[in-house]
Amino acid sequence: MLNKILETKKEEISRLVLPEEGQFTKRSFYDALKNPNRHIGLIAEVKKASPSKGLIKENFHPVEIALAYEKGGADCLSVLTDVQYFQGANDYLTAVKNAVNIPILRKDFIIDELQIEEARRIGADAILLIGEALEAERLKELYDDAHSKNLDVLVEVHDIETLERVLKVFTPKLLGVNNRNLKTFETNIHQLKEIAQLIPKDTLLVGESGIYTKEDLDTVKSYGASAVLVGESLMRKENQTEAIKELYGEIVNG
Ligand SMILES: O=P(O)(O)OC[C@@H](O)[C@@H](O)c1c[nH]c2ccccc12
Repeated sequence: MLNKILETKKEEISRLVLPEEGQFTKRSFYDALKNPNRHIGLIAEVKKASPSKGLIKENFHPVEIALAYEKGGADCLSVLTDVQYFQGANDYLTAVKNAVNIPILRKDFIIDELQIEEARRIGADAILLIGEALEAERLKELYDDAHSKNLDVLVEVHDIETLERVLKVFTPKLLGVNNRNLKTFETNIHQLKEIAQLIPKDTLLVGESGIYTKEDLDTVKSYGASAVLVGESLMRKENQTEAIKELYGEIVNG
C-alpha cells in the first residue's frame, strides 16, 4: 500500500502548483509537546477516512473538530491533507490553522522539497516524514530543508530496522513510532516497547496509531512515549472534547 501511495505522490508532485503565501502565526510543534498539558502529550488528528477503515466520520467538519480538540486540551493537531487515500485537503489544514491557537502537523506522504514549501504556504507548523518511504540520506535532506523553512519535523518509523537506518545518518528531535504497519495496516501498540529502548535520550518519543483506551495510553507511556498521536478513536465519538477527556480517564463513558 505504501508503495502505491508513493507512486501517486510522485505523480501529484509532477503537476504541483504552489499556492500563494498565506499569513500565519508560526507555533512550535516541538515546544508544545515538550511542555504538554497532561502527563502525556496529545496530538489529536483530524481524519475523515483512511484506506484501512474507509469513512470514519460522516458529516465531517474539520474546523468544528479542531476547535473541540483544542477545547479538550490537545497540545497539537494533525491534519490529513492527502486527498486520494485519506479524503483530506490542504484547505482543511488552512481553515483549521486560522481557527485554533495550537500547532499543526501536516499529515501527508512527503518525499520532495516542493511539498515542504507547500506545507509552509498552507499554514503547517510541522511536517511528517516517514522512515519507510525514503533512504535515510534523503530523509535527512528533507528534515534539514523543513527546519530551514522554520517547520518542525516528526520522523516516523515502524520498525527497528528503519530506526537503525535513520539513526546512522541523523538524530531526529521528534520521533514517532507508528504502531500501524503501512504495508499491511495492522496495528500493535506493543510495537513501541522494543523500539523505545533504542531512542536517543534527547529525542522526544511519540506513540502513533491504534490507541483507543486509557489503558492503551498508559501502556504506551510505560514504554517511554512522551506523547501520542490519536485519530480514529477520537473521531468516532460524537463530541471530540469529551472524547479526549474519556481517553485520559477524566470522565467515564462521556
Ligand atoms: O487513527 P489512528 O489509528 O489513531 O492513527 C492516527 C495516526 O497515527 C495515523 O493516521 C498515521 C500515522 N502515520 C501515518 C502516515 C500516513 C497517514 C496516516 C498516518
